[in-house]
Amino acid sequence: MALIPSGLATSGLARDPWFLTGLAVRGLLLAFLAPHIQETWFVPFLTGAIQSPALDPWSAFLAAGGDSLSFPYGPVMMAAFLPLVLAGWLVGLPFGAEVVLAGLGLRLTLLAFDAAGYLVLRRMFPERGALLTLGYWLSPLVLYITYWHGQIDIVPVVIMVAAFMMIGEHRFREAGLLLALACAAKLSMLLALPFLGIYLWQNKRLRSGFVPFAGVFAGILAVLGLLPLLSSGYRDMVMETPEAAKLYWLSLPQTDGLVIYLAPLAFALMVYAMWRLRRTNFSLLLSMTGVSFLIVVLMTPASPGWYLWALPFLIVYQIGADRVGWWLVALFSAMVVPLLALTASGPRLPLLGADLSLPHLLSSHAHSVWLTAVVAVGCVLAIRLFRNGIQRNDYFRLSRGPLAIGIAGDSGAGKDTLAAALEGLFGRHSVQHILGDGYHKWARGAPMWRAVTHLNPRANDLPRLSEHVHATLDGRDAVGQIYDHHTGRFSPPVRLASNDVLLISGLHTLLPPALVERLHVRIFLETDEELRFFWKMRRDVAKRGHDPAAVRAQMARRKPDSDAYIKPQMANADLVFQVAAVNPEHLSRPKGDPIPLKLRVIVRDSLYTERLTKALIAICGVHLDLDFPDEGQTVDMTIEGDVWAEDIGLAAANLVPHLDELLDVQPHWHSNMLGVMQLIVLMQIDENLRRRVAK
Ligand SMILES: Nc1ncnc2c1ncn2[C@@H]1O[C@H](COP(=O)(O)OP(=O)(O)OP(=O)(O)O)[C@@H](O)[C@H]1O
Ligand SMILES: O=C(CO)[C@H](O)[C@H](O)COP(=O)(O)O
Repeated sequence: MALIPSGLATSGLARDPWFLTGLAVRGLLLAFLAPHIQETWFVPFLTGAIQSPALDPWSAFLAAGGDSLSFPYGPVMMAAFLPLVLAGWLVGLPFGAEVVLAGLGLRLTLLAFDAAGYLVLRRMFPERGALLTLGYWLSPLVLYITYWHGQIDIVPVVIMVAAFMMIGEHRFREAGLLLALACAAKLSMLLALPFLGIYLWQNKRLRSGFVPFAGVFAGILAVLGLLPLLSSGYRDMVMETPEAAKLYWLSLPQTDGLVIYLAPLAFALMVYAMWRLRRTNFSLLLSMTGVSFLIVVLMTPASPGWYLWALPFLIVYQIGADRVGWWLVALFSAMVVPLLALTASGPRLPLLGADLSLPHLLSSHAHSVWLTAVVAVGCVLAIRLFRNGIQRNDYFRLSRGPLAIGIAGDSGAGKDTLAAALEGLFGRHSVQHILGDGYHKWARGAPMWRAVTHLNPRANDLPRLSEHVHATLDGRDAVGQIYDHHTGRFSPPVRLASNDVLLISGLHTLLPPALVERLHVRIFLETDEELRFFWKMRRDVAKRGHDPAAVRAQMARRKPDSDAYIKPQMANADLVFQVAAVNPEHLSRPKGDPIPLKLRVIVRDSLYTERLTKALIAICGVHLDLDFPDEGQTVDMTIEGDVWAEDIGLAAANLVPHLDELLDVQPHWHSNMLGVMQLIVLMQIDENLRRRVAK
């Protein structure tokens, strides 16, 4: 069926005993059990629609004396069930077994959606296939609700989960379509909408997906959700059901007969919490949606089907949780089944003519105690889900403030080139780049430049630079200025808005302690002097309009300050990059010819170098020399070779797969040494953030 995602590794399932067990149990249940609610409500409505086809099946059903409680679902639910119910009806007709086989068709549809749900989850978490088989495919709650009690909520729930999968795959239109279909199947799925909307809106890297998602969602729902409202039968059967009123069941009495509805209030607070988190990752989106569904279920006299709404999110938590988390979800499922089974209707066993509905064995007091225990475990789960989501999100410090990366080095060392390459990874929309040149104290030609060079810290307003970095890191805007290298003057004041990633590049970025201590990653470029001279000369003459002799003289004059103020910053760096020409003779090649580069990287006290070197050799095919100058504390690597941008992207996907939440939807990877530098900076970000969180 259409919902089953293509490209799934399903081949192993045919030999998986747990999967086959789950399938066999389902097969037996659906073949031999005929749940009461299906026989009393769903099958009569669907077969009625088959026998007397009408544009408005709800009104037609009521006019024919049907029970208004029969099918409180929208057109998508009908469309989902009709093909197999119709097939069963037609096959059974010659034998007088049309109603029985229509019921079987309904249950086969449930099986198809149930299996699709399992496959969707496997596609979302491919590395957790075995756990999903235990957590989802063998879940007593799924089996009880869908095949014993016979509720059909699995259909909208699976379509909704598929919408989440599409969001995770950045297929925003498809996500909008699926969520609209889920809502048109069962309106309660609308509860997921605010979380998906906020997630897309708050993440700048995904914001471009907001409009396609919302547009398709609104368009499809307008047609499928609003058109049926013209039918009075639909309004009676779907919109004004006693089910919907359950949302308002728990309330706080006020004066004059007014009440405060607690479940909607709690839900609204969850939406607000999601909004306040500023930036969320996919894992947190799933947690927050799951907690919200769970709250609604726990704060209402929920029908059995409602428990399915929260279940996929609980299972997602379960497969990633520790032992306690795993067993808590299992305990919750196991406790809910008897709670529901002792009150809700069950199935008939037509072969033996037996009714398997369980009698009300418990006194209402005992039942209430059991319900309280279920709510207690549910609350613990909601708290754990929330905490777990926040912690995973907080790993990147995404919700607390921007990620700050500082780059220092001499003029022409390649700071802005590296900053631009990093901006290409995170996406322009997520980056604020603060350039140190904007903090020179004087414009070109000012008399003070005869006394000091630009490399002297006193010639730069470093306290102001630090202040601006502090402000933007704390989420406040700053007002700075840009140094125009053509005119030698400063721009009018410009707003430096806080953003998800702050790149600070300049001659003195790693000098002021107040600035250095706020940086998450510190990089120093110690470009080979010959290459730096070559780069600077080429750029200053071609792009900045300087005279070659003046550039040469300026570099010679700055040398003492470079030694005194620039090079010492290396001591504050996590990473030192030293780029050089593979062959210095290439520097005298004709203009424009690419110059093969080699990269020396000095990394201090890092845990990732072994994984990095393996990936660089195996995936990128570089030549690599390693040295450990101080018994392992520092790693000194020299890397040479041609590297494709695609291979850098592949290596990053292997080495820091979870960092993709920090990167642009389509990050721009560079080839050769600039690409290798991008990769190493990402690994350093990963390591430094891990260590900060661990503290
Ligand atoms: N990794 C690299 N690969 C190829 N060319 C580079 C690289 N880094 C820098 N360059 C070249 O060197 C020139 C100077 O680099 P860039 O402007 O980034 O240096 P900078 O350190 O920001 O200099 P300044 O502080 O003077 O502004 C660039 O115009 C570019 O041509
Ligand atoms: O060194 C620099 C870059 O980091 C200075 O910004 C630059 O040299 C400014 O002076 P001028 O425009 O007169 O060359």
